[in-house]
Amino acid sequence: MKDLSAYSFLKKINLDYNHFQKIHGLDKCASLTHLSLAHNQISCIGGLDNLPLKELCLRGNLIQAIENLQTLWALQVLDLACNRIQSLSGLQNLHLLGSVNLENNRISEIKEATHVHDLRLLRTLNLKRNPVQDQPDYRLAVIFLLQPLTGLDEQKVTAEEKVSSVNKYDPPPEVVAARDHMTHVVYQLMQPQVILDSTLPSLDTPYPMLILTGPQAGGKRELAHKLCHEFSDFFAYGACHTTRGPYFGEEDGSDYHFVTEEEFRHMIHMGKFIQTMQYCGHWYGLSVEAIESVAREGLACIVHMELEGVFSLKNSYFEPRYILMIPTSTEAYTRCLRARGFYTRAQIEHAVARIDTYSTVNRDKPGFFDNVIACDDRKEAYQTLKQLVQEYLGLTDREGGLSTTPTPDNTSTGAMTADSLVTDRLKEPSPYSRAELSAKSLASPDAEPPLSHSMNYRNKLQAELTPQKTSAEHASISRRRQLVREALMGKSPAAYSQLFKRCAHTAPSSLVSPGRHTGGNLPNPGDDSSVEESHTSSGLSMGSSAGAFSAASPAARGSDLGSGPAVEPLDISALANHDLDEVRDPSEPGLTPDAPRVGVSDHLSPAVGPYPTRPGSNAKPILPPIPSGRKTAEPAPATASQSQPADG
Ligand SMILES: Nc1ncnc2c1ncn2[C@@H]1O[C@H](COP(=O)(O)OP(=O)(O)OP(=O)(O)O)[C@@H](O)[C@H]1O
Repeated sequence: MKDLSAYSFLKKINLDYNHFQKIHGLDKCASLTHLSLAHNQISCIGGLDNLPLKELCLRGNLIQAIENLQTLWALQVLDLACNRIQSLSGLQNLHLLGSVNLENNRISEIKEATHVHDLRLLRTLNLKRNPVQDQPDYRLAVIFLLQPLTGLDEQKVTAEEKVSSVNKYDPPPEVVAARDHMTHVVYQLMQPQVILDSTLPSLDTPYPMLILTGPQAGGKRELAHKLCHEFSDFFAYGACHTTRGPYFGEEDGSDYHFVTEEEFRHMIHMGKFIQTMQYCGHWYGLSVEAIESVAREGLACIVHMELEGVFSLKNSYFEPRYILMIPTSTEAYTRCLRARGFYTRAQIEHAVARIDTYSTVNRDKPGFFDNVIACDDRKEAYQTLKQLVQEYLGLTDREGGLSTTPTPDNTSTGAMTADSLVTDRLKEPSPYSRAELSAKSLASPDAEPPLSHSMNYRNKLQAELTPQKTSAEHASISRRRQLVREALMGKSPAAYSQLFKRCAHTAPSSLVSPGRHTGGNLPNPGDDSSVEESHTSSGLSMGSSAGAFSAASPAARGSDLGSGPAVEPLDISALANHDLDEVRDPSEPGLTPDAPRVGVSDHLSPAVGPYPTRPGSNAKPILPPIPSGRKTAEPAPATASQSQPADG
C-alpha cells in the first residue's frame, strides 16, 4: 500500500480486489470515515489507530483474529466476512458498533457472543456459515445473550423469539410456575381420577392452608413447626419431599420426606405432586398426600417454600394464605447463613440475592403476599406470626392474649403495624379476597362437589380478570342495574325499592347458585355481574374464604364491599324468561322475594349446626376447626355493614 498521508481530507477510500498483505500509510488520513480493503490478502489488522472510521470493510481477507481495533472509537459498521476468525474477542470496546458481519468465518462457540454483550447499540449480527450454527438452540441462545439485536444472520429477530429466548434461558418465576403446574396437571390427569375428599374446596371455603415463603434459612421451617406445636388443634406441618440429603438432626417424614432423585421423578410421573421446584441443584415438592394427610386429621396445613413454589401453587385450586418472611438486614442474614456452616459461598450469595427477588415481587405485585414479616429476629417474627394467626383464627382477645373462644370483634391488635415491613394486606381488597368473598356469597350447600371445585377455580379466574372498580363506578353500575330491572319489570321505582328492601330477608339460596356467579343467563346489563355485585346481592356478609383463616379475616371488613353503595338483592321475578331451575334452590320451591327463608348462614357454616356431610366436601364439622359461633350470626340488617363478617 502506498503512503496516503498527503490526503488528509480524504473521507472514503475503496481499495478492494488488490493484493495488499498489510494495512499502512493511512495514519495521517484524519478525515477518513469509510475504508474498504475487501478481497486482499491481509492477515493481520493494524495501521488504523485512531482513525475516525465509521465503516470498515475487510471481507475476503486472511484475518484470523479481531485485533487493533480498540482505538476506532467511531466505528459503527464492521464487515469481516469471509476470513478465518474464530472469536469475537476484540470487539468489546467498540461501543458505537451497530452492525457486524462475520459470515463465513470459523466461530464455533455460542459463548463468543458474550464478547459483544455490552455493545448496547449492536443491532445486527451475521454469523451465517460459521460452525456455531450447528450448536443446538444457537439462534435462541444468541438472541438471549444479545437482547438488543434486531437482526441475526440477515433475518429479523421477532418478538416471539425474544420472549422464547428469555423463557428458555432465564424464565421468570411465573413461567417456571406455569410449566411446573402444567407438568403436574398433565401427570395427574394420566392417573385414575379420585376425589380428594379432605382438601376439595367447597364453593365457599377452600381448604385452609398457610404458606410461609421467603429466602432460605430465614426461619420459615422453624416457625412453621412452632406454630404447629402451639396451635396443634388447628394446624399441622405439611412435609415436602426433597432429593437433598438430611442435615444433622433432620428427621425423615418430619422436616421432609427424603427421597432419591429417581424416586422423586417417579412421583412426578405418577402425578403425586401439586408443585415442585429445583433449588440449588435439589428438588423439592409438595405432594397431594402431604396435604391430604393433614386434612384428614381435620387440620389446616402449614407449608414453607420458595417463591417459585408460591407462583406454582397460585395456579392450583388451593387458595392458601401466603406470608412472606424476609430478612431486612443483608449482613445479619449472611452471618446467619454462614453460621449454619453447611452452605457454600455460592449458595449464600444465591440466597442473599433472592432477597431482592422477593422484595421486587412484593413491590410490583401488591397483594401477592397476604402479609410480610421481617424475620431478622426469630422471636419477634414468631410473635408477629402468632398474632396474625390468632387474628385469622379469631382467637385474639382485646388485650392481645389468647382466648379459646372467638371474639366478636376481631379487630387487629395492632402488632402488625409496629413493623414498617408488616403490611396487613388482608385489609386491602385483593383479587383473592374478592374471589373468596364471591365464593362465599355464592356458596350453595347443595352444590355438587366437582362443580364446586371448578366454580371455585372459575371464581378465582373471574375475579382476577375483573378490573377493580371505584366506588363511583359501583354506584353507577348499581343505578344502571336498577333502572334496567325497573324497565324489565315495568314497576315504578318506589314499588320496586319496597319489594327489595334489603333488611327484609337474607338472600334465597336460589340466588347463590353457580349460574348466578358465572354471570350466565342473567338479565344483568353487560358484564358487570362482578363478584362484588354477587356478594352484595346475596345479602350475605362473609369474610374471606380460607376456612380457618377466613372466619375472622379482616379482608371483608376492610374491603369496599362494606362501604360501597348497597345493591339490592336480585329480582327473582326478573328471571322469568330464564331457566329458573338453574338458579332456584330445589329445597325452596315456590320461592318469592317476600317468602320467609332459611338463613343462608345456616347453610354456610361448616363449623356449626346440623351441617349435611356431603361426599367430597371439606366443610365437615371438624374441618376447618375454626371456633364455633363465628359464622352463626342471624341475618344482619340491610345496611352497608352487611357485607362484613357475621361475628358471633
Ligand atoms: N416444595 C417446595 N417448593 C419450593 N420450595 C421449597 C419446597 N420445600 C422447601 N422449599 C424451600 O427450599 C429452600 C431450601 O430448603 P432447605 O430445607 O434445603 O433449606 P434450609 O437451608 O434448611 O432452609 P430453611 O430453614 O428455610 O428450610 C427453603 O427456602 C425451603 O423453604
